[in-house]
Amino acid sequence: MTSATPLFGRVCLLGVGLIGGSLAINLREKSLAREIVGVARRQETREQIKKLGLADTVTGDAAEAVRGSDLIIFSTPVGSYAALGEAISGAFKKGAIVTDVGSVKNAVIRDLGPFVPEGVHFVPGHPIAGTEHSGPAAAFGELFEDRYCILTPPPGTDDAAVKKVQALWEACGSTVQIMDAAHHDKVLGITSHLPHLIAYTIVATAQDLEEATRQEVIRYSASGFRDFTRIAASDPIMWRDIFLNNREAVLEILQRFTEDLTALQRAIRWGEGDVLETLFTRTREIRRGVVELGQAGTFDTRERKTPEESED
Ligand SMILES: NC(=O)c1ccc[n+]([C@@H]2O[C@H](COP(=O)([O-])OP(=O)(O)OC[C@H]3O[C@@H](n4cnc5c(N)ncnc54)[C@H](O)[C@@H]3O)[C@@H](O)[C@H]2O)c1
Ligand SMILES: O=C(O)C(=O)C[C@]1(C(=O)O)C=C[C@@H](O)C=C1
Repeated sequence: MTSATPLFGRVCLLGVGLIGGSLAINLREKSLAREIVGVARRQETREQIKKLGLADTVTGDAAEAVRGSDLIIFSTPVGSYAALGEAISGAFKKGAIVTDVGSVKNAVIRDLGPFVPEGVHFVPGHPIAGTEHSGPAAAFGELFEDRYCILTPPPGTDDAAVKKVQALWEACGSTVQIMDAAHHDKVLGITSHLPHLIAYTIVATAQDLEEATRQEVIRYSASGFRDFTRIAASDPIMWRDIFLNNREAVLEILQRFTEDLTALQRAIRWGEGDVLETLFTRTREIRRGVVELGQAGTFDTRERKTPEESED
């Protein structure tokens, strides 16, 4: 989308890593913002953001960046939202829109909602797109293309504000779905959070094996294990915060998963091949559904140069 009048005036990105940086590229390339101001705590990251051209100005002072901004996007790990929200609560411009990209939604509304004053619109969001890389150098413009983005506006949120945030994601190439925050957390608990927990566990279990075996695990890494290592390389702080902030949904789904795993264990022990075959046939259908929906494509991270990971 290119237009004479950008969708937003000044946009403030709190955190300019994989997601914030990829949004910045879209804001710039599609002329969606008049001005982009980025926030990072470390001088080294601020310089990197400037060098990559991800913002017009970069500062370490979040309140200063928020002052005068029309759209404020939280794109830091969700565990940092409450402290950041408190630090900027007095700086919002009347009529501004606050949104985010966090992977959990109930806790975001709980932590950030109290700091959003009357007359400022709060539209929480979550792009279902990502990679295992993090930091400004990991950002790329196509990240959100043909992906879903879920918005979870609390009841009573200004409709015009929701539509503006929706227009932003649509301009990035995403399909927007509006959903209740609790429902979002349950769905993502199974589709994203549990798979990450399983990947972290499998890779850690392999690492705990004897040194000689471990070398074999890495050397003969079959594609199944290799895919898990990619997921298990995801940012530790981001994922710590996701599990701590989607506790109930993750524990509930983990309980179900554990029961199902025990049933499979039993089928293997008692040689119940029909049980295994029936289950594997059913899951193959799920994969077909994902492919048909156009959601199977992963960015081939082997083709992408591993960016230098950085802290802010
Ligand atoms: N990585 C993914 O696959 C993915 C996908 C969808 C949503 N998300 C969500 O997006 C958010 C950002 O994830 P990301 O992958 O872009 O992470 P990232 O690590 O690439 O970027 C986050 C940036 O915020 C900085 N930061 C952390 N705390 C800060 C603070 N208090 N003040 C200022 N900056 C701070 C970090 O140093 C980093 O530069 C998270 O909430 C995550 O749950 C991630
Ligand atoms: O593709 C990946 O590497 C991801 O893990 C992306 C992924 C996911 O699909 O689980 C991770 C976290 C999000 O909040 C959204 C997307």
